[in-house]
This record gives sequence, structure tokens and C-alpha cells, in this order.
Amino acid sequence: MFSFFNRLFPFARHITSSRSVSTYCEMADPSSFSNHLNVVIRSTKLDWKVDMEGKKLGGSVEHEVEGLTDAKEVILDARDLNVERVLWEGLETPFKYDKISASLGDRLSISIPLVSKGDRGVLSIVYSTSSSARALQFLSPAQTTDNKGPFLFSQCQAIHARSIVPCQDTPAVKAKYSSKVTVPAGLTCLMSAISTGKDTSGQGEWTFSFHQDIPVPSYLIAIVVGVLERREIGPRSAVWAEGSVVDTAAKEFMETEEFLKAAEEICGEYVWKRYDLVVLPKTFPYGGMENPCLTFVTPTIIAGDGSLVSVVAHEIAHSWTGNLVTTANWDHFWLNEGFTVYLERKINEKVYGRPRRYFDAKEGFESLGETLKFVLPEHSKLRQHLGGIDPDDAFSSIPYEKGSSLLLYLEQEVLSEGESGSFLRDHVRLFSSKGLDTETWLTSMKERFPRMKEHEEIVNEWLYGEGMPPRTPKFIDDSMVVECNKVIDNVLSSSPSSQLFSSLTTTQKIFVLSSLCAKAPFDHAKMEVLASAPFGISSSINCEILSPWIKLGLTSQWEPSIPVALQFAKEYGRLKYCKKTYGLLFAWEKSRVLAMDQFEREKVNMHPITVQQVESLLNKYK
Ligand SMILES: CC/C=C\C/C=C\C[C@@H](O)/C=C/C=C/C=C\[C@@H](O)CCCC(=O)O
Ligand SMILES: [Zn+2]
Repeated sequence: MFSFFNRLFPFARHITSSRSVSTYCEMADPSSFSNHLNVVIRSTKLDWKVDMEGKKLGGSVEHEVEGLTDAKEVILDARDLNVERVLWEGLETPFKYDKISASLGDRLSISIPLVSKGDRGVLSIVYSTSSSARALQFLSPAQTTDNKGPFLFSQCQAIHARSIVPCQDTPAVKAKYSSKVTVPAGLTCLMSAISTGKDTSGQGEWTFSFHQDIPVPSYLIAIVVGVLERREIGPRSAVWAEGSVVDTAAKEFMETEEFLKAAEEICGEYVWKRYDLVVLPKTFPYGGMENPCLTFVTPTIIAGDGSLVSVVAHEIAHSWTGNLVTTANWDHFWLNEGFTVYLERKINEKVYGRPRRYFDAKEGFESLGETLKFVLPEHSKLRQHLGGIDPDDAFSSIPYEKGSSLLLYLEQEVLSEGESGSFLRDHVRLFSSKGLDTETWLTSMKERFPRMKEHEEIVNEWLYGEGMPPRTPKFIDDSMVVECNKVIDNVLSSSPSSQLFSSLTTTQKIFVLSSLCAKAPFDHAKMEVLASAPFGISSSINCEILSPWIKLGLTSQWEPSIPVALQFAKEYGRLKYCKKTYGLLFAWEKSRVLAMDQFEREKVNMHPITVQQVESLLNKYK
């Protein structure tokens, strides 16, 4: 079964690899059924044919696996897959497919000849996805912006890769991957990898191939297929989008290379070669997704004035924190997101100046108060114990803002100036390439920084406690905030002035509206004034202005906000807007039925992840 060479030199391929580092973490993952502590996937080959009509991916996957212990089976994660055949080293082998749980999906158990530590073999699985795969959204031409062709995109974080490929769907395992994808002629296919060729000679079908030679966790496998155009925006970057969007997007993202250079000054070399972006349809559930080589973004960050491109800085930051230093499992998600927000704001400080860093940090910290109103107490902790729940159900801004504020506190109270200058670069050097958990990180911090001892109680409360952090970091430059506070006081006064509001930057207007939400409800006379043309709020196309404005109106039970909210929730599938707005519409008896009826009608046009999340809100009222 195993080549003689393998038995003699089981790690031979490691010796030749450029990055012979361990790419698996010896920690079980409560969100995965895989036996990745016994056998680990080292590389994956995908061979997919995209069936746009049938809304399915079909084909095969080859996993090269390596024994870590004696083992006679490989257990993989799956969800709603149709597995036809399984081969081990080219020979048919028995397998069992069990549906286990709604939250974690299914288990594929594959019998193999006994393998021991260091043994390697190739597992080949012929399969197809279901037409309702949780990670995928297929759109008809009519559902896209330009109506020029069908569209497909994936979202695998946190545990949706299992709905498109049987795999070890845990961030504890990182593997290289290559792929060959066949799509209907005329459509472009992109993946979270480097393109290694395309064949567009076919009349009916085109084929694209990719290779990701840096080991990545399964949640970073990504695919997009559609009628896409490309514009160069830097020496290692391009933006892809539908034709009517691509030029506006290219203009909006012109600072991308500046963000990349700033991040490299902080963390070291950008190792992923390409940094491209693809603008997805409005149904994309998130602001951005850090798929390597190809960040996925929502069109809602194209505001026209660059006010929302921090999402790009955030996804670029993930190229180090998250994609190199990766959480061992979803209990420690804050290590991905808290570090990334902390790095994002240091990038912004280099590009926009120090006031912006502390302005964003203050706004994020203060937003925690609002967030805590909608999050279960156990999900307000940084270090989670998710057990068998779907990580999506625990998602909120807590890991982002509570996590990054802890790092800002440590920078100010524990690290010396020199130590904070190299803190992130050292973090990447120490923890790249295999899963990191909170306790390993904390132990390392105590070993490297003796002053941690003086703050042990505070840090433990920050990591393991519920609710607001035990301390407030210092927002040492409040120049951008002072102007906002004047306008907030003015808006709360008996005669709000639109001139004052109009004098703010878009970023400051977002801060003001976000702060006003924490002071709602307002009387309807105040809402009428704020809705007037001179304020320009209700006519804004900026979703980061519209979203808090709608929240203000619904929280104040101001009826004119109902039709605006319904349209906003229908038009944008970004969970940050859609879930929040539907939640507020369901909560108000006057708008509940209208919202429920609209949701039932619109489900068919929504991403499965978004449907799942809005439905979880609806169930409270059934
Ligand atoms: C405590 C939470 C524990 C685990 C959650 C893990 C993953 C959550 C899953 O829902 C995936 C999230 C993906 C997020 C992608 C991009 C975000 O950074 C965007 C944040 C919100 C937005 O701007 O739209
Ligand atoms: Zn992130």
C-alpha cells in the first residue's frame, strides 16, 4: 500500500518543502467530527464541475493523508454531500455516511488499512454537493447586478467547507490545495489561490486551475464564478467585479497597496504573492472575508468616498493574523479577530494618522455596550466553550472589539515601547502555521513579558469574564471625537443644527449616529428634524449611516422608518445589516408581520447562512 520510499523516508517530502513547519495542532475541535489527531490531511486536490443550473458542485477530491498514530479509519466532516465512491491508494474502500447533527452536520467514516505514524496515503472521494449547500449561493442572471450571467460564490468560515468537500473542517489542520474547475463557457472562475492556468477554448465549458502552496485551514477554501471584469489597482493587486461595478470599486480601493505596505512594516513580508479583491453581490453575508490571495467583499463598502475601506485594511491584516497565525478552533476565534482589528487600526494609523486609530478604537469599545444587549452572556466571553453549537450562532463583534481592546490595554500597561513595536511581528513568527489557543498564547505572554504578572487578574477577567472588559484602554488622541461629542450634544438639545452635523466627515457622522443609537429612543419630533433634507441622513447611500439611522427609527417606534427598514433588509444580505434590521422589525409589533411576510417571500433570494441567522431570530416570535 505504501511505497517503500515512504516507509524509509516518511517525511522526505517535508525535507524538500520550503516551509517545513508543523501544520497541525494537537488540539481536539468541538466543532469537528474528524479524527485529525490520528491522521492529518497534508494536501488536497479538488476536481470540480460547476453545475449552475442544478446549483451543485460535482466531481472528486483527493486528500493526501499522513498517520500521526496507528489508525484504521479516516473520519471527515461533511454536510448534505452525496458520496458515490471512496478509494484508498486507488482501491475501493468501505465507508459509512452518518447524519449527526443540525449544527455540525454529518460524519464520513472511511476504513483504511492500518496506518502508523509517518505513513502516507491518498484518499480519493467521488461526490457531489446538495443544491442547498450551506457554503454556496447560486444566483440567476436576474439576481445579479448586471444580469449578464449566473453567479456562484462560497463562504466557508466557520464550518461550511464541509458542505462543499468532505474534509477535516477544523482550523487545527492546514493543508496545501490545488484545483481544476470546469464552468459554463463565458464565466470566470476565481479561487483563494494562485491561478495556474485557464482553458477557454471550449465552446460549452471553460476550465480554470489554481494552486495554494501555503497550507491553509479548510475555512479559507473559496470559489467565485460569474461574469467578472478585472482592473489592476496595484503591483500585486487587482479588483474583480461585475462590469457596472468594477471601475467604481477600483477607484474605492486605490489605497490597497498603501495598506499592504503599512502591514508589512508592522508584521513582515506579505507571503501570499497576490492580494486581489472580488466584489460580490449584495447577498454576501459579511463585510469581507479574508480568503487568501482573493479577499471577498460586499458592495456595501463602496461608499464613493473611501469611508468604509477599513474593511480592506482588516482583510489585509488577516493575511498575518488569522491566515498565518490561526485559531486552533472556534472557541478561540478572538485570536483571529481581536488581533486583526488591533492590526487593522495600526495600519490605519500609518495611512490616516494617529487620531483615526484611537477614534476607531473608542467607537469600537463603546459599541460593546450595545452589542451586549443582543448577545447571550456566555457568548460575551472572549474564550468560548461552543460545544456542539454552530459557531455562526455565537458570532458577534465581541471577539473583534473586546479582543482588540485587550491588546490595546496590554500595549499601554504591560509592553514597553520597544516591545510593542515588535509585538505583532513576534506574534506571527512564534505562532504561524499551526493552530493557536488562548491558554498557549497567555502562557507565552507571561513568559515573554514579566509585567503580565501585575495584570494577571485583569487579563483573566478580560479573557474569561462576561460582559464589558474590566478596564477601559486610553484613547490618547481624541481630536476626532471632540467634534463628534459637540454634535451629539447639539442633536440631543432642543434645537439641533444641521450645519454642525454637515461639518463632520463621513467617518465622524457614522460615530455620531452609532452613539445616538445608544441614547435612543428619541421623540418623533426629533426624528422628523433628523430626517429633514439638511441633515442628509435619510437620503444617504452609505450603509454605515443608513443602518444606525434605521435602528434609531425602529427603536424610537417612528413609523416612517418601517418601509425604509424593510427595503434595507431586503436589499442587503450582509448580516451586520440584514439580521440586525429584521431583528428590530420583528421586535416591534407594528412591523413584525410585515417583516415576517417579506422574509418568507425573500428567502429564495438570500444566502443560506443569512436565512439560517434570520430564522433563528424569528423563532423567538413563533
Ligand atoms: C464567539 C464566536 C465564535 C466563533 C465564531 C466563528 C466564526 C463565525 C462565522 O459566522 C464566520 C464569520 C465570518 C466573518 C467574516 C468577516 C467578518 O470579519 C465581518 C464582520 C461583520 C461585517 O463587517 O459584516
Ligand atoms: Zn476578520
